[in-house]
Amino acid sequence: MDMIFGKNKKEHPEPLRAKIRGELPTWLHGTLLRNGPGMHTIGETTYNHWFDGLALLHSFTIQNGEVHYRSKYLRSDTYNSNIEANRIVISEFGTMAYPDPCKNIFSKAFSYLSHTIPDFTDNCLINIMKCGEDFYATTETNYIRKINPETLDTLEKVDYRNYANINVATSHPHYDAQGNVLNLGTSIVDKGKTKYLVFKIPPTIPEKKKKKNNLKHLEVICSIPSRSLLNPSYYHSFGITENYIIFLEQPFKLDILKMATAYIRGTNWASCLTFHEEDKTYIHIIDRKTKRTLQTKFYADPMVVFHHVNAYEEENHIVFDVISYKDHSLYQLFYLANLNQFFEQNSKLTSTPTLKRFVIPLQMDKDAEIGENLVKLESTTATALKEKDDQVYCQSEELCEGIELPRINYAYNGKKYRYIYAAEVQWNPVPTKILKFDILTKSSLKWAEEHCWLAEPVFVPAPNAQQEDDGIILSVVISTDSKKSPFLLILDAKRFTELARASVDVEIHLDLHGLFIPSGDSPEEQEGNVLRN
Ligand SMILES: CC1=C(/C=C/C(C)=C/C=C/C(C)=C/C=O)C(C)(C)CCC1
Ligand SMILES: [Fe+2]
Repeated sequence: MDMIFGKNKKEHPEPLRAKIRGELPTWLHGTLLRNGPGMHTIGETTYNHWFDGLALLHSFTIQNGEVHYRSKYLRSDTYNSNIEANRIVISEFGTMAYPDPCKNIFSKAFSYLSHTIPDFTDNCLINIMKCGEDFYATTETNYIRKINPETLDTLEKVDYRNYANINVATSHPHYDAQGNVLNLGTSIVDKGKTKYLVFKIPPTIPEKKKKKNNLKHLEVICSIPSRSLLNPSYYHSFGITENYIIFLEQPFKLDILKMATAYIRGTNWASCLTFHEEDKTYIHIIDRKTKRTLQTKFYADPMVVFHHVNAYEEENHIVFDVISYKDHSLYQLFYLANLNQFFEQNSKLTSTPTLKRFVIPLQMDKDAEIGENLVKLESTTATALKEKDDQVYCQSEELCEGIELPRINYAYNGKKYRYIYAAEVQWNPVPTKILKFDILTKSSLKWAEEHCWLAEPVFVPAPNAQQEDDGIILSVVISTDSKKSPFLLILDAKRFTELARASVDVEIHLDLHGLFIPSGDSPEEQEGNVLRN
């Protein structure tokens, strides 16, 4: 177990040809590009948390019936400084790092002071973002790193703060039909205010030739004041429909005072996140046309959500699905000290991930009585109860339990949809199965194999797809049996059965998120190629 999570992985920057078993779909051309932590020990020092690991990019390129694998560490400033010092010198989510211990008392004091407003890490280990023609490795700080999606080389370091006052941002952006990136960030105590900013980055820019990046044209489309100046919500993703953006201001919060003093107190950033179980979850609905939040104050019980699955509009309601927890034990669980051979016994989640559907009524009857359920959709048991002072209390419908790392056919993002592809996890985050969940019938199809751990399943639509599940699923599979090689698994998305696997004889790390970059041979195919996120 500790071998899978904590062991340093070698990079394989030169393409390695994979051994194929089965039949690859003839139309499948492109690159599955993914990101995740690959190195947890530098010299004599080891990170505390799995999310701290140095970003290791990897890809499977499928072209002309062949599959090639490669991997490369992101040469972030963090990576370079750590390798040069041969120890951890930059703080991460679960590990606070200190400067050269030999330095004198004055430089130590100076370092403490300069950490009051910390410069966060650029170890972008969580996801990949497509921005026009460019690709970025992302994390949740103010930094993103441009990468070459083919060679996996590291390019410019981009600081969101040069374009808007954004101190933290999600690594789960959305993309609209025009290819704009939509994302959400927090501006912390800027001119006496803390606010959440929804921003947009266009796919094309006029001065492309001048080597400017698209972020120069970043536009803040909405600003939502935080309920608390020093305790803004932590969030990992958000939802969009055709006309609205859904943001959950959840009672899992960043404590800014704790953050400002964390370095001097010798604690990590993770300990500055607190779950306020007595608080509510506020549901902000932003109208994408007016760029304003709806007046009605929608709220729900306290919960912790990392992943939004999808959202859509139906008969004057917004339906949104999230994977929700009763507490934040998920982040607690990924401390490497817990991820050892006693993992199954000693690291149980105190709440299981639950797929919940919330429904927001958009048109409210003015004469509705206090206590009336404003949800008029037949298809759900989710409710929204009218309360006094323009408040509406939303209660969810539980769709299923025990799933994480959800993906959908992205062509259905923001639209009514039926299928979710995800990893099955119950009381601990060991992804030994992936599944296809049918929301309509509440049934699921599963894929598993002995000794196998499966990464987040990515859906790739077939050309001229008619139905939502016309396509394939890609998942990187690693094995707990050292005699068995890791492989790229290709499933038929409809039946959830194996079409092919492409094995490589090298160690592969357990990753987090990524995307598929389609590449057509002919210009006609190119034209039809949109992002499959
Ligand atoms: C460094 C750093 C952060 C990093 C958070 C990370 C790295 C979160 C990773 C989450 C994952 C991988 C979730 C999976 O579901 C914060 C808290 C945003 C702010 C303070 C500095
Ligand atoms: Fe995530």
